[in-house]
Amino acid sequence: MLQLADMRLWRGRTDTEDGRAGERWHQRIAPLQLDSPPGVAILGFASDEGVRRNKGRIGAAKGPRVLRLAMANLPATFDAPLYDAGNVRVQKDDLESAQSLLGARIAELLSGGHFPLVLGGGHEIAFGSYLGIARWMREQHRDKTLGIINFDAHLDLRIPAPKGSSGTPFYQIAEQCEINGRPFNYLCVGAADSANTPALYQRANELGVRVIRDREITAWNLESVQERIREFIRGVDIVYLTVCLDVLPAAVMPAVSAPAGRGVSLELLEPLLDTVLASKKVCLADMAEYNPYFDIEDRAARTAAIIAFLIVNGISALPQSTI
Ligand SMILES: N=CN[C@@H](CCC(=O)O)C(=O)O
Ligand SMILES: [Mn+2]
Ligand SMILES: [Mn+2]
Repeated sequence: MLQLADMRLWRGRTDTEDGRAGERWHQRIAPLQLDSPPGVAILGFASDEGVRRNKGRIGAAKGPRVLRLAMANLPATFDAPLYDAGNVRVQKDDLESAQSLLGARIAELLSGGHFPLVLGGGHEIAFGSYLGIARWMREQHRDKTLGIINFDAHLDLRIPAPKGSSGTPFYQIAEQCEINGRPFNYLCVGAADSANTPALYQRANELGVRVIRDREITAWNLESVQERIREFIRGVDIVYLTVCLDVLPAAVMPAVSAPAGRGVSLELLEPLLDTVLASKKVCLADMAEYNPYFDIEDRAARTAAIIAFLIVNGISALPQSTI
């Protein structure tokens, strides 16, 4: 079901003496209306069902609410309008209907010229995000190709058994690509050998997935990792960016279902995200798996907010010229 934006979540410090340059997100954000001019549209996907089906630790359905609270106090460093588009909520265990509703809502936002920033929920959000992008591309960008960049400790290429979960989204997307005769261009950045079985790596190989492992992402190797990301982006027209927050080390991101023992540090994740955003090809970004039940004094929520800050500044500073 669709839930209207709860604007009470957007509260924080105000520094009126500093004028517009002292404003924060909670002062700029407005509920999205049908005729709102293009801007950044924050949409929540309140879902525990994918993680539950994937035998994980549930609680991510509360993510959209707590992430908004953490983002409210971010400085408003951009001119693009900022909107809250409300939430899509999973009812009972009907994940499939919610994913298809999420897709419909995202297609509407993209058609309205908005940049959707979608907040999970488990990583089953990715299948809904993809459905929306695919619908929008069918309607308006038929001749363009899509590339998916997933920052994640996990490949998320499990086979639905029998239903989709937070561990299956990119396999489900590959199936859709196959059905629709579209290429499946998927780059996973940060995959941990200790968190993915040989079966998953073999599936990645069969599907032509490009993988940059967590161990390859070091300060002295940063430029070469950035070049591999740029090379992937050169081969596609439009990029869907998805950040599974468990790509970060468990020490800074314990608030997920499956924390990463090693992870990719924020210092390295930031320039990699900058590289993706600098392509000007990103049409949508989502953040998955934040689970406030495992947070400590909202620390991980603050880290997630930094990633949202980086994404919104990255896209709103750059015209989406290639789309
Ligand atoms: N979203 C992905 N989740 C991981 C969970 C792994 C785990 O629970 O240990 C996966 O399916 O691989
Ligand atoms: Mn993950
Ligand atoms: Mn994931």
